[in-house]
Formats: sequence, C-alpha cells, structure tokens
Amino acid sequence: MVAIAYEEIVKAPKALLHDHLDGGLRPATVVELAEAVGHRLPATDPAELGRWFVESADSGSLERYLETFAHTVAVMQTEDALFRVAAECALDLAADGVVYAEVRYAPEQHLEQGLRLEQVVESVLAGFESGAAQAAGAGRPIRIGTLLTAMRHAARSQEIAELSVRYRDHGVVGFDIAGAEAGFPPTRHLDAFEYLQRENSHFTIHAGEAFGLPSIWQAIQWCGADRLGHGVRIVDDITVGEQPVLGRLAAYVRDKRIPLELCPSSNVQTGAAASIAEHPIGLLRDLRFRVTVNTDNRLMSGTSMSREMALLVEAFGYGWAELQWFTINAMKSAFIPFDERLAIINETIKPAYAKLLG
Ligand SMILES: O=c1[nH]cnc2c1ncn2[C@@H]1O[C@H](CO)[C@@H](O)[C@H]1O
Ligand SMILES: [Zn+2]
Repeated sequence: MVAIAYEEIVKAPKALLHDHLDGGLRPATVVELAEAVGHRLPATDPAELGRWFVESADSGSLERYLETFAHTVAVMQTEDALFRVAAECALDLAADGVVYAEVRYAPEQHLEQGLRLEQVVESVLAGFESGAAQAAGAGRPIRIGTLLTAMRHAARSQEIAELSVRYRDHGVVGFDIAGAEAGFPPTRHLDAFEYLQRENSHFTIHAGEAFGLPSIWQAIQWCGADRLGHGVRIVDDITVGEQPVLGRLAAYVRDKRIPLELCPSSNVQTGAAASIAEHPIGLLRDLRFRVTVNTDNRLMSGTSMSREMALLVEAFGYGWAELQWFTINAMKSAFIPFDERLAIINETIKPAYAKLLG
C-alpha cells in the first residue's frame, strides 16, 4: 500500500465532532492572556508550556488530565479573551483542513470575573464567526457549530440546556455534559435531557471513557443521547474470538447507528487505551460501528485532526477509503440540518476524496 503523506492528509477535507474550546488554545496565547491577567503558569515559554500541557495530561487518569484545564479556563474570563480564543480555534482548524467542526465548552466555567452566561456565549459565537470569515478569505472555508457543555459534578445542566435552546438559531447546535465520569452518572442530569428532548434539541454525552457500560447504557437508554462522547468502552460488551460476539448494548449501539466520538490520543493519555495500535477503534471500525475520529483537546494532546488521522494510518494501515469513511460518518452524525450535512458531503468531501482515491 502507498503510504499517505502528512501534507496530503492536511489538505483533505475533514469533519470534527468532539473538540473542546478550552482544550485547544495556542500555547503562545495562553502565555499572553495569562500575563495580561496576572495568572501564574507552570512555564512562560510557549514551547515549554506546550510540552508541560502534554506531559501533565499524560497522566493515566481522567481526573488528573482534567486538572490541566485550570490554566486555560483561568485565562478565558473576559469577552475579549473568549473572542480571541474562538477566532484562533476557527483559524487553526481551517488551516488543518477541517471543513466542519463542532466545538464545545462549558459557559459556567467562564463567569469568574463577572461575565453573564449570555456574554460568554455571544463572545465565543462572535469569535468563531470572525475566525471563519478570515479563514474563508484565505481560501480555507470552515463551518463551525457550538455545543454548550454542562459540568457533570455541578448542578447547572438545566440552565445550560435552556441556554443552548435560546441560542440554537445563532450557531449553537447542541448540548453535552463533561468532566469526571466516575461517581457522576448522566442520570444526575435527567431533567435537562428530558427538557432537550421536548425541545427537539440534539445532545451528546461524555460516556464510556473513564467508566464503562453502565454509563453508556444510562446515556442512551435513560437520557436519550444522540451520540456518545468517546463511548470507547462499548468494547467491554464485545467478546472477541474467532467471530466477535456483541452483547445487547453493543448490538443496540451498532444497530441504531449511534455515533461514537472516538478520540485516540486523549484515550491513551487518560489510560482508556494502552496505545494507538491497541485502541479499540480498529475493532469498532471492522465491526462497522458508526465510528468518528476526533481530537478532544488539541493542546493537552499536542495534536490536530490531521495528526489523529495520520496516527491511525500508521497504526492500522488505513488508506483514503477509511479516512473518507470516518469523515462521512462524522458529517452524517453532525447536529446541523440534514440538507446542510448532505451538501458538505456531496459538494466538498466526496469530490476531494474521489481525486485522492484516484
Ligand atoms: O475527555 C474529556 N472527558 C471529560 N471531560 C472533559 C474531557 N475533555 C475536556 N473535558 C472537560 O470539559 C470541559 C469543558 O470543555 C473542560 O474544562 C474539561 O473539564
Ligand atoms: Zn471530551
């Protein structure tokens, strides 16, 4: 098989469903913003700080991985900072060849200096718009949808769910819950999910990352999640032998085409997978689950959408056919309207991969 050059992967259109705004800052921006507000960082040289994030997140535990976010959230407490971080996010994703992205963050974490929830949401939306406009001007069009996240350990999910509905015609395309998983089951936030279902809204739930099947089962069968954030532990319900055997939950997830937002590098860092080569994405793809490839936190993993794809190419020998399959899976699973998803698939993704596939 012909190896795929990294630059070719960058040029190919990609779709990203699981990326945290506060996990994707440029190290140099963290340094500048921290200086402006007097926040003490573990390092002030951007390259050194970038390494610090990756090394600290390389902890083998989700809880310790999440501790690193204290330094990004601390510098995202003003309208200007939120605007800048969102604009740079749009530019960075577009430069990496991402044509569609859903970027998430938790508005409740950005109120430390007196902002109201609405100000947080509007600053980020304006930043995305500005960044996307600049990217389009540079010949790199990108469409960005926002997901509003509520923190699983906190008690503001209903409020954040309502906020996501209020801004749904202005760029917010869905809702999510994140944070430590063990001890904080999704059913703690059942009211918010039932409210969203009554509002015909879309949501995904971080489940099956640090905790296994009960979390996935609750997310789908109690809460009605459209997609699973990670969901990688669904493999616990698959018996691998000569013929893999799916348990009832795994079969349900596959039969219903429930999208799995898999994040290979992030999973290796938190200990959910031993290595990229041993990541369950190989098995889940072979079994034709609705698998998507995602970055989770570009800063904490020192990664990008192209890099995640390249790692999979290297570990599993994937070619353009598989990369196209991941990309179309993601686009099919996006929270924007069906006709808009189809337009991106037919007008952008398929023509580009047709050329690559030769
Ligand atoms: O992989 C993850 N699992 C669970 N929570 C996460 C993950 N990555 C980030 N966050 C959490 O989501 C918040 C909002 O973006 C982040 O501040 C972080 O605490
Ligand atoms: Zn995540």
